[in-house]
Amino acid sequence: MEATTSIRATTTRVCVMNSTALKFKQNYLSFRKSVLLRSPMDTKSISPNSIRAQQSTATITETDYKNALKIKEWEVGKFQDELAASQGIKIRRRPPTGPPLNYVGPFEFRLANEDDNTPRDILEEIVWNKDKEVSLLKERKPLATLKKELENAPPVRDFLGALHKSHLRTGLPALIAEVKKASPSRGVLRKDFDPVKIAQAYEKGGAACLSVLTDEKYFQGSFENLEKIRNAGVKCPLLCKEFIIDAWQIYYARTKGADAVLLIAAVLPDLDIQYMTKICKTIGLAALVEVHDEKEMDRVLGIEGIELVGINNRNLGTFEVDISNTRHLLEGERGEVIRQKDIIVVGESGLFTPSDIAYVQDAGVKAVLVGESIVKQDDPGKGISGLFGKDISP
Ligand SMILES: O=C(O)c1ccccc1NCC(=O)[C@H](O)[C@H](O)COP(=O)(O)O
Repeated sequence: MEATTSIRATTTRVCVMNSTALKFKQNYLSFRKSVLLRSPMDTKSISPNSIRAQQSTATITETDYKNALKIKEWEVGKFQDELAASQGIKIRRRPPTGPPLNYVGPFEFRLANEDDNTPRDILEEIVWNKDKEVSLLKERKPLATLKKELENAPPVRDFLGALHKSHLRTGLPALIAEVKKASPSRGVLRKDFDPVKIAQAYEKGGAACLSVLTDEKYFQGSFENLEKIRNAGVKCPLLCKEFIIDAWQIYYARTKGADAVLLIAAVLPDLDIQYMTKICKTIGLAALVEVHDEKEMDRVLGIEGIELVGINNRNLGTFEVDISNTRHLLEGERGEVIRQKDIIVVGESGLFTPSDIAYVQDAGVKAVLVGESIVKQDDPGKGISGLFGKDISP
């Protein structure tokens, strides 16, 4: 009962905060509509009125349009960070910079934070890097082009269905086996890395689904790996393990053969999770929404339509791993809400032994996401038997 109250109290607090954040939310939405959903090159569609207000002459040049666009983009960034911070999200979308030249916006924004613009932790560094990467990719391939490519994407497979089926078959948590060459916390995990061979070994060893890291800079992964695994005829549905900050990436993942994507609550505000989950449903993808602490779990449980929640035992900022995190977040009323909503919970990271698997299963997970302990084995398929303490191959 106490826990119910605590969850309700959290929700109420969030609502109260939201009334303050409402202004941001409305502005954010209207900016999204007016700027973000347009191609960055489409400068002609900015209302000349907004520019007139900022200049004394009536002549509007191409440069004026571009400057106005820069200002709006900068303001959107500020709104995004403010909104995220109001939900307890520490990760900022990009490094803090002062406002563009000649900025005449709200006073509080003119006092832009010129503070230290080194990332606060590795997750923030990854996000800042991803933001640059995605901007470039979007310029090369705008959303409209990408959406057309969806028609040629391989058919989507049922990620959730595969987890259910495997759990019923083995009576153990279904395995999402990760194709992971390296990581910021562990460096290179496997030198002779052949993504297709590893994926095939996982499938043979009884994995229900696979997770394929696509980030190049920090994990030495790639979309090419995802595509290769898909084209090699591996039947396990594929999770695109990426740091998603923009809906564009979801469509991109689908064109490369993904059946599911990862949405990280430490990075994405509620509104983004809601919006991105809807996009996933529209194009048939499953969304694995990842949380690490109580606050993130409560936020995610408050969002309609979430079917798959991952509890990461690794703190992505500090790399600390503690598998009791899974148990902790499933205790009491949170676990009750999860059962009522019929959400599948995935225990993620730091799982090495049959007793680790038993521990998280006992805590209530129906699936586990495992990388390091199996990818490092000579035969990653046999590594699965070692992890579960028995052969779970189909
Ligand atoms: O693994 C990292 O070092 C890492 C660092 C920063 C952000 C994410 C990171 N990993 C993503 C994951 O959570 C894991 O790849 C996944 O859960 C599997 O974990 P493990 O079984 O411990 O390899």
